[in-house]
Amino acid sequence: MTAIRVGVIGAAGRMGTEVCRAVEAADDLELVARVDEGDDLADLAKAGARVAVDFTHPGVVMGNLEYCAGAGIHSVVGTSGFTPDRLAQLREWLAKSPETGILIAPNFGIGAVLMMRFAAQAARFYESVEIVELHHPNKVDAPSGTARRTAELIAEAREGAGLGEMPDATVDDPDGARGGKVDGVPVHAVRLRGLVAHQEVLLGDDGEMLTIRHDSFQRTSFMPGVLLGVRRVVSTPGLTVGLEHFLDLG
Ligand SMILES: NC(=O)C1=CN([C@@H]2O[C@H](COP(=O)(O)OP(=O)(O)OC[C@H]3O[C@@H](n4cnc5c(N)ncnc54)[C@H](OP(=O)(O)O)[C@@H]3O)[C@@H](O)[C@H]2O)C=CC1
Ligand SMILES: O=C(O)C1=N[C@H](C(=O)O)C[C@H](O)C1
Repeated sequence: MTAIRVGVIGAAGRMGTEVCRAVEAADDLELVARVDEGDDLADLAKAGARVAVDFTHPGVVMGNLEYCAGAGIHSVVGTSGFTPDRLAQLREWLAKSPETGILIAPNFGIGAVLMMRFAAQAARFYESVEIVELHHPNKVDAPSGTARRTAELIAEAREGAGLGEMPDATVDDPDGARGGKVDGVPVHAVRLRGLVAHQEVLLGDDGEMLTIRHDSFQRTSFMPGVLLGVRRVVSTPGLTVGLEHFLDLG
């Protein structure tokens, strides 16, 4: 068996450090490059990387992916900040490199993927739904990519079920206490020392509430998903959005 040669972009970061450790511990993978800010992306090709794993920053990830797609290096991406326009741009780059694959995963935690799936399943049965995402205080963006994706899925499910706007009699909210709205779904972002990555989806209707909650207490929780992505992206050309496409969820 030939090991898959992997380069990590953002290797010195919180996630990058953990990914390097996980790749080094896997018998079927070989860590061949660590790329950090100021390094040359061409180091990836020089090292013969077949897959690049990106955990950097929304402001730099597109440049990294343009390079990788152009060099025929598959990418596994955890970095947040992917809008529909950005996804369209990736499809354009991949059209010129049709054998290359990119996986964009808003969350690599298997439990988080299930939480999103369960929230979408439940959404059509409830009049009201709100998302509370809770993260460490060094997180650069809000709301989280996971919360955005969850809100999108919930909005799709509500539309499919013919549900309209949620009831909310608030007319006076000068401090934004009702949170932000993503696709019509209220999202509340908490940043707190001691937290890693957590999310609750609250679904309410007459006389009842369903709470769906996921907690990543350690970044190791993302590693099985990242390694699965690396193993699968090499045989999945084109753009894949969401780790669920590489999981058999039944
Ligand atoms: N999908 C998922 O499951 C998860 C996604 N994330 C996402 O991953 C991203 C990174 O998170 P996290 O690891 O906590 O952040 P960190 O800030 O700890 O890590 C980012 C790293 O990228 C480096 N970096 C910045 N610019 C470049 C560049 N141009 N080339 C190479 N490296 C660069 C930073 O260096 P420097 O500090 O010197 O700027 C830093 O070391 C975020 O978008 C976060 O939301 C996080 C956890 C799970
Ligand atoms: O920055 C983080 O930490 C995380 N970012 C991702 C997101 O924005 O959803 C995934 C997870 O929540 C951890």
